[in-house]
Amino acid sequence: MAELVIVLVVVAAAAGLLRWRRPAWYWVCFGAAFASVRVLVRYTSVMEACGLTVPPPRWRLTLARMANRPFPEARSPRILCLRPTRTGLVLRLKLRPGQDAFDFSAATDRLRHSFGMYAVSSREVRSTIVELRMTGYDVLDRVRMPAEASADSASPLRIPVALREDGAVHYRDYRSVPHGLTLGATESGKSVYQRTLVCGLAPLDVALVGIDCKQGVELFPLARRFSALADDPDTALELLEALVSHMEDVYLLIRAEQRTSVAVPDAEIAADIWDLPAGLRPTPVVVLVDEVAELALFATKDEEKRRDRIITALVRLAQLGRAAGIYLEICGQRFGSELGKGITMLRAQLTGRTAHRVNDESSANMAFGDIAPDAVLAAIQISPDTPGIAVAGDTTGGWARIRAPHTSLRDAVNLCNEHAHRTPDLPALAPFRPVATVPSSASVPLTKSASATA
Ligand SMILES: Nc1ncnc2c1ncn2[C@@H]1O[C@H](COP(=O)(O)OP(=O)(O)OP(=O)(O)O)[C@@H](O)[C@H]1O
Repeated sequence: MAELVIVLVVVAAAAGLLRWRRPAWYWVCFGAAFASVRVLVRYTSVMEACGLTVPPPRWRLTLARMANRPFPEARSPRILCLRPTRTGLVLRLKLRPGQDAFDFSAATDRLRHSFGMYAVSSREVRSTIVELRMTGYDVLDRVRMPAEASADSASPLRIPVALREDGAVHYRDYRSVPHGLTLGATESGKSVYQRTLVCGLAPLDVALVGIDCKQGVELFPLARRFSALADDPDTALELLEALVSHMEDVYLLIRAEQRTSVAVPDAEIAADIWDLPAGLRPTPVVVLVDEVAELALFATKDEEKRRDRIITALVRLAQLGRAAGIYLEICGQRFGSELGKGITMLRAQLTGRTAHRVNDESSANMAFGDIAPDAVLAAIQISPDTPGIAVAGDTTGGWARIRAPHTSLRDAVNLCNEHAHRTPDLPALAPFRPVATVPSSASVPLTKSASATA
């Protein structure tokens, strides 16, 4: 009854307000307020219906029996906070004795139907506290990143790259997860994801290095923001070896600045580039590799030697690069042992895993088989009609469905051009710095020329 009254009041207010033109944010607030009231009104009955209540304590039952009063009702978890968000609500609950976080993750589907929300997900914040994130609509249908999602100064290499299905922003944080692997079949959205990453990195003080074996079609248009680019395996090998020697120079610098002495407090001993004074700190480098399998395939003996040197350089960068501020972002369709020796060793170093739609279970296993087996199923269930949807694993072994905003190549080119002045000059990589030239026309005619008599 109370719910009906509230609904009538809210609808009447909305009907009155409809006559005035209100900005979009007003209707977002209005929707969130409406959803909050609905959740609060239904809360106790939903918790009871979903089996998320606990019986009252014995002492209350005894008191009721002694006072000959009705027995107290089962108790729901206590609401600690209810926060409306742009996409729905966040409800923080304190568990009652005897409850655990799994009860809530198992009941998310029942909660979603009972509260009339599009999706509900749960996570344990800390012991006894569970957070339910509810979204009112399919946030991955048309991704719009919240305006406040931007790289923050406290964590300079943490960039917002996609939206999670619970409405939260998915960040790529190079300092906590230095190296990442992105897999996906053709047309699954890998390039758009990588482009979004470049757009997030472009305004930061970071050097971008690209290896794009698709003859440079993905990364060369963004060349003005790149400090080094390679578009074939031969150049890629030289570039990777130059990066390895740059890494060794950075280690020498860190070593020279360590000032290890018993008199120096621990905090002043530098162990990586972030411990160095800002004036001395080398620019961090993010290395983006598109279609990594192209670097690992070979047909002749010479190509095999080149392949081994490339994989060795990548493994060295993955093993030692973090402290020298070198981060790898590797993209491909498959990345398993069939690509030859060294690949699984390299994959083990790539902590951040993202899988777009894959064609078979073994491809999904390459991303998640060794860290989150249930994410494998989620990755193979992605529909071909929704390019860009991906499953992202996190450091805790958990995973989430995400989708990057649809960044067009034009938008990415404009953003890279706007931030071209930030492109650092790395002397070790100078020979690979792209020069802006107008490409000569392709030697193979791409269209059949019309005959003179046509
Ligand atoms: N996040 C997204 N939102 C909406 N559409 C997307 C998204 N990501 C990709 N797409 C669409 O899917 C199509 C394929 O995307 P993309 O080129 O990134 O795939 P890919 O995996 O790199 O394919 P390939 O390996 O063949 O290059 C694009 O035309 C794009 O319009």
